[in-house]
Amino acid sequence: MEPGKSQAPSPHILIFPLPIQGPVNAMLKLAELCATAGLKVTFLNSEYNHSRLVRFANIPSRFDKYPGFEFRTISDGLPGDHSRSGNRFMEIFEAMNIRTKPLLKDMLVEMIPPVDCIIGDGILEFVLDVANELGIPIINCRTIGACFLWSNYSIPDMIEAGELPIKGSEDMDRPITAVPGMEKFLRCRDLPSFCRASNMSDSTLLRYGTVTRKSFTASGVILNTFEELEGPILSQIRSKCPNVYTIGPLNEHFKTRMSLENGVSSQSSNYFWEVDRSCMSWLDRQPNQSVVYVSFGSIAVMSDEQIMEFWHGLVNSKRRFLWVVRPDSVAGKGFQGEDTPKELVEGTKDRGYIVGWAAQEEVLSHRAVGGFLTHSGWNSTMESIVAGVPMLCWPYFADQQLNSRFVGEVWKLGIDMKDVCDRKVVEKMVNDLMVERKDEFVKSAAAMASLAKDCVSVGGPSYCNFDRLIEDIKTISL
Ligand SMILES: O=c1ccn([C@@H]2O[C@H](COP(=O)(O)OP(=O)(O)O[C@H]3OC[C@@H](O)[C@H](O)[C@H]3O)[C@@H](O)[C@H]2O)c(=O)[nH]1
Repeated sequence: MEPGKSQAPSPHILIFPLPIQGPVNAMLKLAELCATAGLKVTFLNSEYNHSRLVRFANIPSRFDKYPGFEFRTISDGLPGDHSRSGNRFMEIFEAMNIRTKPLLKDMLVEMIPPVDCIIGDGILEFVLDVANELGIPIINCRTIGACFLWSNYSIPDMIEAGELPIKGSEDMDRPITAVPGMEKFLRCRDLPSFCRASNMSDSTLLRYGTVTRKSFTASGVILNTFEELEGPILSQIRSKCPNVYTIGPLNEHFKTRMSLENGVSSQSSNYFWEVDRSCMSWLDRQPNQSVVYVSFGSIAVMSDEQIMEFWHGLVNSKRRFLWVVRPDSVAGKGFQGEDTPKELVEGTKDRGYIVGWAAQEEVLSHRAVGGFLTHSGWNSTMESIVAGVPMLCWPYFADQQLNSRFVGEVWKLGIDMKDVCDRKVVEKMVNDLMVERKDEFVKSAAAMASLAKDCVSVGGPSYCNFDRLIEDIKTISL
């Protein structure tokens, strides 16, 4: 520090994720990394989620060690008893556009000290608008894959090329050629679920297209991915948005920097539900790589029929399984009623373990876990890649249909079981993953896991991109 020159105060950044488990989990890790890099961080939660994080994630006390780190809350515009999951999930966008936007503007105008830079979830268009209206620099963050981001950017091109709309179930295997970089393997059924809309004026479809193109006008875009995984698609994105910071896998990047910072590697667990840790001691009693871990994320809601097909398939596969069934994830009369077929109860007693919520990152890195039956949410996909665990993918909605295609067809890290929910298929594919094709998947998963770890190790591309991000924030905050 030059003598007599005063230390520039730490830039004050506001971080605002889409208020759901996946993005909040990823962007709270990013917030803690920014705090360790000396930035003053304000993390903006929805009132609905903040109360859950206070109950289940030791917030805010876990962040007291960071000078100036504070949590603020804001309404997401939905009533307290709104499920915010399943087919009602999308209602959050309209509610936030109408009610959260003015609240955010008022909050930023009154904030002391003022915010020097916003890191906003790029799917929240109103955050970019408010930042531009107030003249505050903004960097967008997307906690989804580059593949999904680029497919969204290409929606207007697919419509113009007449490749959308999709004309019913017989049209689902038609190739899509209007997404550069995906011509060789993309089919209608692999497109994000909202592309299955029949009319092209569908607001969700058009919004994802326009919002994505607009999000590229921010000072930069932060992505929870890494060059080795999505290099070809990232170069497509960089042709439209030059300043991309790939800093993923965030969960592994977080562990690397925390172990450098504190000498111990730690995980940051930002759960919205109470974690049932009893499954860890159950895992300790299972042979290596013998368990299929089953979880469909924080939003998916399944019908009784779907739950039964998976349950029969898992039990009939004769594999051990650890299954997360979120309290609010079964639409019908619920789970494990007294009329549950005897063979399911017996089969589960012998080889299964069911919990309401698990410490997923710890479960995936447990020696007993040999496969992950997943909905292909991006955070789960990245966490499985880092842990080197092959995946059996059953996408539910949004980006998951595309993520599962990349897992199965491009990265060869597992099997894509989209659009099928049949106990015979579940049984066969679980055994393909865990027995018949185990060696090929374990080999490719191990190779990608080490590339992922290299990317976030000191001097790795994701590690350097994060350092560049911090320097750029310091520069634009001056
Ligand atoms: O039992 C569990 C299950 C899940 N989790 C955590 O919850 C998070 C789930 O995030 P995912 O991205 O996988 O899936 P979600 O469905 O919750 O996310 C949502 O936002 C990100 C998008 O990619 C997903 O498609 C979208 O659905 C993961 O970080 C996972 O580790 C637990 O901690 N415990």
